[in-house]
Amino acid sequence: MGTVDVANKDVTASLAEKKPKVVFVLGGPGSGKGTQCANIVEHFHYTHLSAGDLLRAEIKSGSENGTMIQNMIKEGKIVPSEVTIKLLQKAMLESGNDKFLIDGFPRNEENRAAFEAVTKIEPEFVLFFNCPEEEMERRLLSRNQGREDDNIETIRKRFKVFLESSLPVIEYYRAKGKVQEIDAAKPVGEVFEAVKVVFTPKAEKVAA
Ligand SMILES: Nc1ncnc2c1ncn2[C@@H]1O[C@H](COP(=O)(O)OP(=O)(O)OP(=O)(O)O)[C@@H](O)[C@H]1O
Ligand SMILES: Nc1ccn([C@@H]2O[C@H](COP(=O)(O)O)[C@@H](O)[C@H]2O)c(=O)n1
Ligand SMILES: [Mg+2]
Repeated sequence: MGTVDVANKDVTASLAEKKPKVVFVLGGPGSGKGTQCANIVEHFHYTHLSAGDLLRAEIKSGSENGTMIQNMIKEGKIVPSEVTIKLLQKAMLESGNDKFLIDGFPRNEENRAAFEAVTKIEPEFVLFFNCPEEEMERRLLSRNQGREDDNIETIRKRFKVFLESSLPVIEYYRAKGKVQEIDAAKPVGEVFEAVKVVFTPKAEKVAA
């Protein structure tokens, strides 16, 4: 639709003016992305945008895309980039901040290329929470947040999508020297100690 496109051009232009600083937060399902993002927000004043949370909110809002998104999430599939990028752009503009943790995005090559083409934003770096599948499975099965995709059948599909579609994106950024990898199998506090090192400015590390 013409009006939607015009509106989105405005959003894209307004966002480009802000020159936002973006960190992509990636890792398998249940690796602890959301948990650690909450800690980073508290200590380093970023705004946390979880692509999955934005998609779940879109379902709840009764949007025309709601049923499609719900079906994709139930199957552990990746929603078309156009939908997710519009939600991310809107949330970034509305936040008033200029520093963002984008959690669970880009999830595949289509997400990555479309975000770059539409927003022209290159991430500062990619925070990759590396965790063995057995540990992620244990965490997801005891998360108890009522998520429709936290059942063993969907979890297995999500792991497959992570291996086949999301890991190549991490490797893409690794080849560009942009990946900060964290051992996410450790307890929450220990993982955050490693995360803090990544976010602490170099000058402060020398002084400490
Ligand atoms: N280091 C950890 N050790 C043990 N449990 C953890 C750890 N980090 C997170 N958890 C727990 O594991 C579950 C999944 O964590 P979280 O929601 O942060 O993962 P996620 O990567 O955002 O997952 P998803 O991709 O499904 O959104 C939560 O119940 C959380 O409390
Ligand atoms: N870029 C994305 C991110 C997520 N999804 C869908 O949402 C599901 C849940 O995501 P979480 O990050 O909260 O685990 C995910 O399995 C996808 O179905 C997406 O399509 N695109
Ligand atoms: Mg999450």
